[in-house]
Amino acid sequence: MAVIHFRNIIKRYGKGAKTNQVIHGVSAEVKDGEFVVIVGPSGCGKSTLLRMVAGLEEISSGEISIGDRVVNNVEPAQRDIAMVFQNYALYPHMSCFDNMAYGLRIQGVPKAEIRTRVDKAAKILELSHLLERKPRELSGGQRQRVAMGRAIVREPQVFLFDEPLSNLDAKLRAQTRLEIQKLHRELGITSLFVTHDQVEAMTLAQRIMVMNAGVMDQFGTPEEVYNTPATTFVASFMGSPPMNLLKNAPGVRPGTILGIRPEHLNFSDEGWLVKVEQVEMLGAERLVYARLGEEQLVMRIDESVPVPALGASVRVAADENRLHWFDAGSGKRLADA
Ligand SMILES: Nc1ncnc2c1ncn2[C@@H]1O[C@H](COP(=O)(O)OP(=O)(O)OP(=O)(O)O)[C@@H](O)[C@H]1O
Repeated sequence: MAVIHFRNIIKRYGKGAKTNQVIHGVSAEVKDGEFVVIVGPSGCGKSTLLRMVAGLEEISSGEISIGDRVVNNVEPAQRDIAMVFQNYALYPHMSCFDNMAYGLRIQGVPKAEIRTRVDKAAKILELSHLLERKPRELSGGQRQRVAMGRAIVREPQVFLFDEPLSNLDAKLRAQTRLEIQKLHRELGITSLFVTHDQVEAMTLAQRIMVMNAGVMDQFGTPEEVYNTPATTFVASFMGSPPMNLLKNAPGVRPGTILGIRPEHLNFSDEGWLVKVEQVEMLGAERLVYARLGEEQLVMRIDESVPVPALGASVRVAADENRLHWFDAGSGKRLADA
């Protein structure tokens, strides 16, 4: 296990006039044994950040350390990390056992110890009955578990996960998410997990690093990121449907943006007069889309609350304790009153 330290990390791709800076000075400390999810939209630099920890990408400036060792110039194989990829990267002609054992054989680990370590990992991942099968004889979820098994047997200081669930269907994704959580509880190995899926980030992370165009907008617990987003970007990226961000609503001063989560708006005798434009059924709740002048509001309404007819004019009010204020220019959160 180990602390991972990012010190003012900058990454540029290309040379001379074609230089493209994609990471703009990220500093953060991942605690020993912590599970951190790096999240953000496509192209924000999250894989680049992970690949720099792995040693698969050079660091243009700044320092990354794992434990008490700066690893900028350490070969990937010497970094004591194990990485799990989106596409599993299993050897098709080898059994699951051999896939998991391969790295240990190369390291010259004695045969009996390989057996013990693979059996232990297979037990944790519920793969014991599948060890003699080839990858093609397994489901996607099972293949991903073998890929995780291969990482576990190496007993690394750090696990790196690069979108490992994105090839799985929704049900398997949810199940594998639970397995990864269990794995982390049992092994307690410092983990960095990259995803573009905010639900995955919220459910898996002890802390979430939200990346926005190469900048770390926020690094906090799921509760902090959801309840006190540091920027309008975090506010709209985390949560589905996203937070309402209003510039042109009564009570919003010029130069500021008012953020309200859909679940913090309710029908009320007082409040803004809006026109109901659309209603979406989600089972236990409904999403109501309503027009407020130039703005559209989305509300998340419990199924027990009667929903007005389409086109109806109704009044809605926000929970006053759950308002978020941002600077319209920088997008940054204004000090909470
Ligand atoms: N080898 C490369 N050469 C040049 N530019 C690159 C290279 N790899 C990535 N980039 C650029 O760096 C930026 C960040 O890419 P990165 O893959 O880290 O993003 P990401 O957030 O992981 O996105 P995705 O979810 O799509 O993988 C992108 O603009 C990308 O085009």
